[in-house]
Amino acid sequence: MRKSLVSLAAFIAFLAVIVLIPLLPTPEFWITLANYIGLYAIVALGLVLLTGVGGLTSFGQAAFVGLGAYSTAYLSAQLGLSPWLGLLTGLVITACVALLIGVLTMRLSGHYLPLGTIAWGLSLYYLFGNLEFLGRYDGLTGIPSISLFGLVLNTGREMYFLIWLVVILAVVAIQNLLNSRPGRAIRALKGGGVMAEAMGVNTAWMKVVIFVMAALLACVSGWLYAHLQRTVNPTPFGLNAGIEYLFMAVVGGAGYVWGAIFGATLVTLLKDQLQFILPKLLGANGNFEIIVFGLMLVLILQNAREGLWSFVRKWFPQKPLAVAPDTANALPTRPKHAHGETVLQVDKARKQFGGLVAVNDMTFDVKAGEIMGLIGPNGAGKSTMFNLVTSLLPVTKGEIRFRIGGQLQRIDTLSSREIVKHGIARTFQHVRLMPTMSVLENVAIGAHLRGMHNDFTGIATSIARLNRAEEGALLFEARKQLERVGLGHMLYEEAGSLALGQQRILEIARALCCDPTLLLLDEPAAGLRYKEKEALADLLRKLRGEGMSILLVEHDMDFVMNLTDRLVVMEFGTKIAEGLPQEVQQNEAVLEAYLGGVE
Ligand SMILES: Nc1ncnc2c1ncn2[C@@H]1O[C@H](COP(=O)(O)OP(=O)(O)OP(=O)(O)O)[C@@H](O)[C@H]1O
Repeated sequence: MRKSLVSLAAFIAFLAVIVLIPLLPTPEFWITLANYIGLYAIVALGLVLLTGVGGLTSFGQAAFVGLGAYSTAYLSAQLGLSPWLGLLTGLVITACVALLIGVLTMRLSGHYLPLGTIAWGLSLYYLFGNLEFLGRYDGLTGIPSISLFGLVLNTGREMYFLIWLVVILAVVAIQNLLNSRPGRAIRALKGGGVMAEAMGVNTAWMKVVIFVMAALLACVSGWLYAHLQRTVNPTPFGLNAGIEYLFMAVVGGAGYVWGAIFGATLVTLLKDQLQFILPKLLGANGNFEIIVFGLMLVLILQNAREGLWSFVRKWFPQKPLAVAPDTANALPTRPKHAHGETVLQVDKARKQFGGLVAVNDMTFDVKAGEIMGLIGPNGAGKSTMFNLVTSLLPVTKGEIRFRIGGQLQRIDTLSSREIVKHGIARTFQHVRLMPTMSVLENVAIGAHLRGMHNDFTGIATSIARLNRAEEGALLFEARKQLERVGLGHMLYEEAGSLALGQQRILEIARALCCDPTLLLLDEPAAGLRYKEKEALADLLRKLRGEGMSILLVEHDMDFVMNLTDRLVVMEFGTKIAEGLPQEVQQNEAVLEAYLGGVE
């Protein structure tokens, strides 16, 4: 409670400063600086979402600022239409252009993506400068002021209120979004894409969504800029400006919403001072501040990769983003399969990596309500088999079927996102979780497909905070599953601070949040102490009792033999034995594989 009060007090103090600046007799020059800080902060906020949170680097945001500025400039100055119509048109044009560019470039990875953003940033810049009706490189002049509720925003001091209102609305919107079901999916994009897909997140779509949102914020900044300046030309929308926006976000702290405002403030004030001091100091005119900024960026990247806000935020108490309610409506669950019927059928599945046959025509099935063990020496192909069942890897040959709507249907043609929709959930051999997110939030990602809203309405309702019922139900479910696996006392710990064994258990809770009928567990007991293993075995027996089917890869033979109903044994990708645990234990091929033969 105290923590939230301190954060609230800090936010109110921030609002008070923002409101007081134009009301006090602040010099006009400072108002102008504050206006530019606000305009830059709006673009940098988009970059927090896109680059800091989503991990997608863009040098081309200035071009979207240009789209917003030119749309309204043309409509209001050339056609005499309302600036508000200019805003609407700018937003529609930007959304369409960003959607197109996003679909084309968001698939790029590594350094190809930043290169792609440079390419379209330059293209739009040259487009502004070459179109006759946009005034070529001279641009457009005579842009009218914005009228708001009959009030004409003629001066910088009047525009200040609108600019900073937009900044605050953008902060609230992004924070609301990040603390929601789609927000958790967005936060998983950077470094957790494979896991997010396996939990049902459409990562490609989420990337396009944050790209469009960042572009829309840039467009709004451009609209405000055009009506503040009353004239536009292509210069502020070029690559240099694109780099500067990214610089502000990185210096401030691209991972933090407040980092964008901090970065925009710091860079704008510093630039202003350096432009004044450096020419005097060096006795020559020139953009010397760029050299200082270059050095500053290198130092920050070396010493404070999280940006400077990461130091400031330590003064504020940290509270968990998502808090689970004590009670909420239970999420609907899917019916379990009838006991004993085949739920998974692996039919001559084969996986080749070049010349290596990692899975060699494997055939086996899993029945409803049984725990099936998949064992074998290191490198036998067990994890690869898991990856085939969950479509993390495509099969080279053969078929995999799952009971869907009462019928066994092929799933090897589906994506991992579609497979989890049908009720197959998994954990990973090498844990895949978001280390800086809380245990609760990590587990809530598992319930991604159980939200009330689709990917489109989910974003809108989250931004407007109309998702309270959905959030309550999802977080309550995550809490319930964490309590079920024995991690109920660690809801708000950072997932990365847990011991490895606990992280594996967290993954089980996350998989249970998917409401599966088949659970695939890859070495769940690794790293657990004896008592913890016993508790895990009890939990898995309980799940089996409830009708869950479980396929388990595990090296701990005591654990496997005491728990499983049947076993499949692999060696060099091939099935060498199948049967009851007692039978398999006596099987000569198995003893040979594990012990190199016994007397
Ligand atoms: N992506 C890949 N590319 C090339 N080879 C791979 C790939 N993934 C796995 N392999 C190879 O396939 C074989 C089977 O690996 P896999 O990880 O499935 O075995 P495993 O039975 O799970 O082993 P462990 O018990 O040690 O985890 C190994 O020889 C491994 O090196």
